[in-house]
Amino acid sequence: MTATKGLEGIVATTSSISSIIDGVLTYRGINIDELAEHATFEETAYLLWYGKLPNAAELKGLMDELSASAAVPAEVLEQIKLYPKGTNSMAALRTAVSSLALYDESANDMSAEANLRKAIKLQAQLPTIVAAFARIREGKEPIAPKAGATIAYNFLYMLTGQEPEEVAVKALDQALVLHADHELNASTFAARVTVATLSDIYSGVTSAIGALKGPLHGGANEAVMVMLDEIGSVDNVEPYINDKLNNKVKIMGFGHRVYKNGDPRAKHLQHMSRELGKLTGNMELYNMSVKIEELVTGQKGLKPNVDFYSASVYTTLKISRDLFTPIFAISRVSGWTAHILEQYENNRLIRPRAEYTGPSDSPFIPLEQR
Ligand SMILES: CC(=O)SCCNC(=O)CCNC(=O)[C@H](O)C(C)(C)COP(=O)(O)OP(=O)(O)OC[C@H]1O[C@@H](n2cnc3c(N)ncnc32)[C@H](O)[C@@H]1OP(=O)(O)O
Ligand SMILES: O=C([O-])CC(=O)C(=O)O
Repeated sequence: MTATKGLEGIVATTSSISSIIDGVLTYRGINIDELAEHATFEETAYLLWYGKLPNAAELKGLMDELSASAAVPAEVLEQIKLYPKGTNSMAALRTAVSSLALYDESANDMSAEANLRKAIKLQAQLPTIVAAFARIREGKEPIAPKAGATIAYNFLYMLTGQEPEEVAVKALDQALVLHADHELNASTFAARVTVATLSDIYSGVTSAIGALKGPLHGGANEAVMVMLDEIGSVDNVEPYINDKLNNKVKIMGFGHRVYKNGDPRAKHLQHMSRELGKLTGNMELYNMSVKIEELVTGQKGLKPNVDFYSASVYTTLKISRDLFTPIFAISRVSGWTAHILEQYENNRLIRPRAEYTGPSDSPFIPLEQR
């Protein structure tokens, strides 16, 4: 038995949800470029769950169900108020999502209908939780979701209590489409491993949030913004990046396990970053990001991934940097739950082997002789 480090290149499951073939990403066979241009996030989530794009009535049905499920139990909001000051936003989300299960009487109902209902409910509730956490930690009351509004609109509205600008809603909606699913990434794999024991959907999503939190995965978008803040201006980019590369420090938002010639989602986020920069009259973050890309791609051949330009996009939308990874989760919960439903449909316990590298024939030494 020989282990493959990081399971690189190992095909661990079949799936009909999203594919990456020759660097092209599709959701249910539809190219991500088409979806990014033409689909809303709600249409995309429908596509992931049901395997086809909704017609107008089906989309309305989903929007209604999302609206009806978006409120979070009062007990969960009360618990968020008790989280220690300075709680990490992804730790808060992980804990709150886990506690949602306590207030859902159907949490352990394993019927396909109940699990689909819970998938939609989780999708509806994650934005409410993230926005509530962001307000509560500033000493403000959470704002209830607006009935009939889209997830992108509602999230921005629940953060500030103000009507969000149309351009901001559109940008966030497109970012949500781009982050919705990505084959067998680490957090989706974590979700599938968890539910393959026939554990419940809340356990699967809680595992996934824990996996997304790390900076080698979803946490990289926040780490990119930390880097941009440290660099501060275009003039500082070159010395900063050269120093990191010379010291073999990874540049966050670059590289990918699967894409070696570039992440097809990055160009959309780069475009958005440029357009938002122009609209707000502040191109500094965009210009810094382009300079970083020139240097990292030039010197290491590494291309930006989905996390790189999302940092400047979200900052231009006035979202604080520690909410970037929770926003990723707000989108990816659609993909996680689609994969969880697919796993339940054709389940087998996921239990690989390990190549043992420890000592052999070790004697047992009694306690008094150690
Ligand atoms: C949504 C997402 O999850 S997208 C990924 C988000 N993560 C990041 O942006 C974090 C930065 N990037 C990385 O750490 C990596 O590129 C990963 C984890 C995404 C994928 O990498 P892996 O396939 O595991 O490659 P691995 O980490 O083994 O790197 C291979 C080589 O490239 C180098 N490398 C990879 N990424 C980077 C980077 N961002 N900056 C500098 N060097 C890098 C490594 O140092 C290593 O060099 P070496 O062979 O000289 O030791
Ligand atoms: O697929 C991966 O390894 C990481 C990624 O880009 C994602 O989850 O969107």
